[in-house]
Amino acid sequence: MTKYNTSHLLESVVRLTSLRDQHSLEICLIKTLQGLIPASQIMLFEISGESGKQMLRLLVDADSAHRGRVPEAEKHIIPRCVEDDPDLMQCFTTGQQLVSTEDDGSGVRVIHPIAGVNGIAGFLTVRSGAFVEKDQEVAASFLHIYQNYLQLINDSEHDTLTGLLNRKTFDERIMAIMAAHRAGQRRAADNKAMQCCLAILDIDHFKKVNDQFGHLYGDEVLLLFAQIMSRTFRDDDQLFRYGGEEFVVVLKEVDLTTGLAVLERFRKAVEAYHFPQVGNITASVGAVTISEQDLPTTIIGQADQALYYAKENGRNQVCAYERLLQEGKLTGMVPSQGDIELF
Ligand SMILES: Nc1nc2c(ncn2[C@@H]2O[C@H](COP(=O)(O)OP(=O)(O)OP(=O)(O)O)[C@@H](O)[C@H]2O)c(=O)[nH]1
Repeated sequence: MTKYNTSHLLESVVRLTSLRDQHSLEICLIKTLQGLIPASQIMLFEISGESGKQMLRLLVDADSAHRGRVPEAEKHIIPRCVEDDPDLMQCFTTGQQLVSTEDDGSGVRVIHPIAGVNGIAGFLTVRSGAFVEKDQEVAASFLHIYQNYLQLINDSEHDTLTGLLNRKTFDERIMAIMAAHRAGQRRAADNKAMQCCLAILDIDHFKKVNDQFGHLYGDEVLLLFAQIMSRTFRDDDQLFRYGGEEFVVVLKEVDLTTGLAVLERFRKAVEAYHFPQVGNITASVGAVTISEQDLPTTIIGQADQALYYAKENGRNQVCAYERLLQEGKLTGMVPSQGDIELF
């Protein structure tokens, strides 16, 4: 039986909880377990519901020999959806840890369920020569620490009302988004393929909604507005609540023409939506393409100028900074920090 050293266990907890991003946490969890319990293979899966099926995504596979890579020979044994694997399916339905003997008699596979908001959200699977209860208790405990800590990180990154990423996360991520964009542009032969578009989306006359219907209805409008955003934009676009009734979207890999078409589709979706009690509202949008030499403050300043123009010239429209410059409707002067409404 494995002997556990208390200071080693505590060091592992400290290491795990010193990380801030999900993928590093996932890798650290698996590596920690590898160091603590004898296992021939440890895998972490996430479940995503697609086209009515519970699809599986392998987040991390770490068997010490292959340093996190799935060996070619083993790829065929990785199920694509939960129902492909009866044991995973049983664990999914019961929500209980499951131990099964390998078909070839080589050992056991222990499946630990990962609880999410709407049921089982993933699995940790541990393959080893034999079932050792104490080892699996350690695995389950570390899985709980990982889940609790991940929840804390998620809470601190998201806006409580709308569930979108919050302003703090925007400030932290915008530098990384722009650095990744710069690196991508340098790699891409055709720069257009790597263009990104940032837009500020602002509800028109939102103060009137609050004044006329009260803050509770105002809050509901914000929540439903965020849901329209989530439905309209792609999963890998990043959505933020930037301020009170101001939202930001970073559209990945689109040129300005495509970005404007997507934003126009969003504007129309808002215009057509019937908000309970409040009825119809509209939104104005200021957009800009992210170019290599720009600083985050410049990008936000330019999108804000386009938004300001949209507001001043009738609202309920999408305006792009570059187009306004070309048409001579903006001077290209970047407003000082004090002109940008910061939340
Ligand atoms: N209900 C609710 N209201 C908020 C929240 N955050 C900010 N607000 C309100 O949003 C309103 C924003 O008002 P303004 O900045 O004047 O903008 P507006 O009325 O939308 O006018 P335009 O943007 O010019 O079309 C203010 O009344 C804020 O109190 C929130 O979390 N919930």
